[in-house]
Amino acid sequence: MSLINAGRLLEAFMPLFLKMGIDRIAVGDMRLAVPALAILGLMVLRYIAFNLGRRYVREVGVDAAFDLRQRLYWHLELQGPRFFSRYTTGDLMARAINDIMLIRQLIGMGTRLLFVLGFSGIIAFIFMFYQSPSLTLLLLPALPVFAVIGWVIAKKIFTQSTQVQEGFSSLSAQVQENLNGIRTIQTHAQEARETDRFAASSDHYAKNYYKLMSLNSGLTSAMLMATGFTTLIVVGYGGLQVVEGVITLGTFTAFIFYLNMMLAPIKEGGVMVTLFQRGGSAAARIFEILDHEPEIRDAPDAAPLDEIGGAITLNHLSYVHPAANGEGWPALNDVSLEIRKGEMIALLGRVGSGKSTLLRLIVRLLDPPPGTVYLDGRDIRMLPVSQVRSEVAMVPQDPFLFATHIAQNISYDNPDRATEEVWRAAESADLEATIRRFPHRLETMVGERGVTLSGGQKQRASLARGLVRETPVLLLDDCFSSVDTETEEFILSRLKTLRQGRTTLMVSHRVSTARHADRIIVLDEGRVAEIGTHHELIAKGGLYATLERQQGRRDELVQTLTETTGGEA
Ligand SMILES: Nc1ncnc2c1ncn2[C@@H]1O[C@H](COP(=O)(O)OP(=O)(O)OP(=O)(O)O)[C@@H](O)[C@H]1O
Repeated sequence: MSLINAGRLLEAFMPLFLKMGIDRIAVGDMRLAVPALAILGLMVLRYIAFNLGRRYVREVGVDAAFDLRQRLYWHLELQGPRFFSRYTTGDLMARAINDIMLIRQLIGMGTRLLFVLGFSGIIAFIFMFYQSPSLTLLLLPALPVFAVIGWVIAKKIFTQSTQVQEGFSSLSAQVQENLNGIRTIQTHAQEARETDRFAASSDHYAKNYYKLMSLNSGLTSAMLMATGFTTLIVVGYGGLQVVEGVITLGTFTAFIFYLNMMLAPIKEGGVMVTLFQRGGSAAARIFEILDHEPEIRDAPDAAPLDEIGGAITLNHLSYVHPAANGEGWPALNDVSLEIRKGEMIALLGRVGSGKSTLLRLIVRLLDPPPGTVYLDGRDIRMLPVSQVRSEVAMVPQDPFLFATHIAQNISYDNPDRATEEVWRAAESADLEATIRRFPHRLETMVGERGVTLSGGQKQRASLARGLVRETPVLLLDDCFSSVDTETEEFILSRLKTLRQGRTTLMVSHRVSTARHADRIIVLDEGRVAEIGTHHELIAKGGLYATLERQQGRRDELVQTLTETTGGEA
């Protein structure tokens, strides 16, 4: 910045030599080499100072945007369910890209314009006063007029900028949602309706943007008119002073030069105000996110355990999802359980009975109330979140794959893991034969969200990712729903051997899965309805026994249909 200001200072000396030249010409003195060379030298120096200074200021803008982007990204990584139920992915992407770009422009261009033009305005004012105090004082009444016009329009620009940026966010959210749901849109033949819906949002955005640009041009024109009017008065009065011999022609020329220099920041007012107001509203949108404290974080007195065995205790655990804002039914209601280290537990229950919620609370993807979830006798809220998540692996209900190799997807937590371990996990998830058929085996790319794999293959890759970690606690959330019962039997028998001595909780809807567990917990409307072994629960004749009968009849029906249709059912 100081280099650019130095350039402005050099520029301010030019009119002095211009004045010297003109005054000499006026009296027939043709010794013009000194002023001409001085002006040339000053121009060269000014050019060098400006270029170096501008490059530096741009670098500052780019560096600041980089830092901000990194901070924002890290902050997003730490957020929990309340945050993600409030902000859409499209909105967050718009803030991360568009708003940070506006802040970069504000720093790189806006501050340069403000400080540099402001500085040159002050310098010009001093030089003008030195040349002609009376002409300079003539300008003073005009300054409040500039300020009032600028202030009124700037406020409107701020409000309009916020609307434009919010419009961009909702456009981005719409695109993101539509691309994610493209198969649903196409299978329902809704392409035209979605395109119309997008056109309406896009049109709304374009109108808001147009209004912002109109305000910007309005401000620029108002400033140009006001500065033009000021110049007219000065030129009129100054010209009169030249005619009357109060000032020389050289002084008058130099004065006009300084006047232009002083009015430059005002003429650039439209650009500057727009840059500042857009950058300001972008900064407000970014800081709104940065001010959102991550809801799941380490307690100040959290301390890690030396080793995690895998015993889990739930003590009167009740939970209402944050998106429900404390209203509605609790997803879990007064659940108390003791799960011993090394046990294999099956969680069974109807749709929406709270099975996934329970698993997510144990891995702290949701925050349980204090004193309700214990790992090896320690309240998990008193353990560092990173320890809980690295010792408790969870395979979610919806498998998610990254757009990279199969191997990197399976060994996601540790890219340097030995290939044999990856193969072993793939084999346990019954994925080994499938991978061997792929052209590049473990190095096969799976596309965005694993689009090149079938539903069952994705589910098994996600299972292998959980198994490969060999954690003391493994949570499987309905991971066998897309695999046939034969494959499921194979995986479960491998799982039993693999998880010997380690705790495993698996959610399922199928009695055929649950019967493999040491104990079965049946949830009903967020409460524990039954606990016991397969035989105990069948003998009890409760909900589990009913489910077993229903599923048994369904399996028999499928079997009969398969036989009568020759396997085409
Ligand atoms: N993010 C959320 N915000 C608000 N409510 C939620 C959220 N996730 C789940 N719920 C509600 O909590 C209850 C329990 O849901 P949960 O996903 O734990 O059930 P589930 O037994 O795993 O069901 P499923 O067998 O269909 O997977 C349901 O009533 C559900 O609507």
